[in-house]
Amino acid sequence: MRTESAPTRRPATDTGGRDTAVSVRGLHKAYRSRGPGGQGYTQVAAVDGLDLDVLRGEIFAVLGPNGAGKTTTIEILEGFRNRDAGEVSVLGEDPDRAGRAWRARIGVVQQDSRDLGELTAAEMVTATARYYPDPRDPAEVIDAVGLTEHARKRARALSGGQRRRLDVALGIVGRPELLFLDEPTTGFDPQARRSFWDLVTGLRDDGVTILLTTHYLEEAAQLADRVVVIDKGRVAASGTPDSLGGPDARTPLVTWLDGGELRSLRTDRPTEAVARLAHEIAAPDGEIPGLTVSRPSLEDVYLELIDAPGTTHQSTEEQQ
Ligand SMILES: Nc1ncnc2c1ncn2[C@@H]1O[C@H](COP(=O)(O)OP(=O)(O)OP(=O)(O)O)[C@@H](O)[C@H]1O
Repeated sequence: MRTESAPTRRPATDTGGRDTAVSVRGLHKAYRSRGPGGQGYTQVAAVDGLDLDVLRGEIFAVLGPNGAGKTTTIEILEGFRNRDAGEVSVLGEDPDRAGRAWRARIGVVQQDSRDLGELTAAEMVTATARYYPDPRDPAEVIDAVGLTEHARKRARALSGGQRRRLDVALGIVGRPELLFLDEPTTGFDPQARRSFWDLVTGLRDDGVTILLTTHYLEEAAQLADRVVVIDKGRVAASGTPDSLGGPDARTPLVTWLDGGELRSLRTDRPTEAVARLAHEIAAPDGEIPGLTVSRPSLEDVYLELIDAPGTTHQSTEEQQ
């Protein structure tokens, strides 16, 4: 009775003829890793033949378990890390060779906050704005990230979530065409996360292309026009948040207990299924034991796509 959706392995390179902000073909990056028992070194692939395209003006989310290769990929696109092989174009240039003019067109919010020193939040945003040819108004940026109240605090004295907002302010003050957000809302309270989502969709509506990594599947579902799931350095699936995992992945799921055993059924006709169960196995009080009817969320689909949740690669030596 049960219908399963098979994980899809479609390329993340279907642009429908639209302009691309980022194009990646056959990307490879390996790190040196100590061999078994600490003997010698081997190369361990962090990114293992990745293809993807990010369209101009879209929010594109990169999902995947810890160690999947997301940050390595993003840092290669940002020009902060060398690749071993593959073609990469970001705003029409190869990040390995691009210069200052190119860097001024991108905004970066990395996973780790920068060293915040002695400056106040406002001073940091103002100082950063000076590096760009056409920056946004620092006060307006501070306001947009919800830091006005804390603008005169030393950056070091901000809370974790407030520092993350400052990171975002520093990433957008240069008026980037393309904004990289690597796990931007880690440590945000739910209200701050929602106002951050408004900020990001507002940037997209102004024409900014946004490449986002996140472990919050709800964030990807809310924000992203398209998502890619990376697993073990490769694309496991890609598409719009609603289409990820193939046409059957979001089919409603009916679960119930039959003689204490959990049973489930994927069906487009859940009412009919429940009526049949009510007829066949309902208890004397008319209830179907343990009955639930749900539509799989992006998180459910994601967890089915990933071989084993929490999979990590072998630990490796620190390298550039
Ligand atoms: N500088 C480095 N030196 C050596 N190995 C590294 C380095 N950076 C990452 N790795 C390894 O490469 C693999 C991919 O790491 P990466 O940080 O790209 O994953 P990720 O998907 O961003 O993970 P997370 O969700 O935990 O941030 C992991 O096995 C990691 O240990």
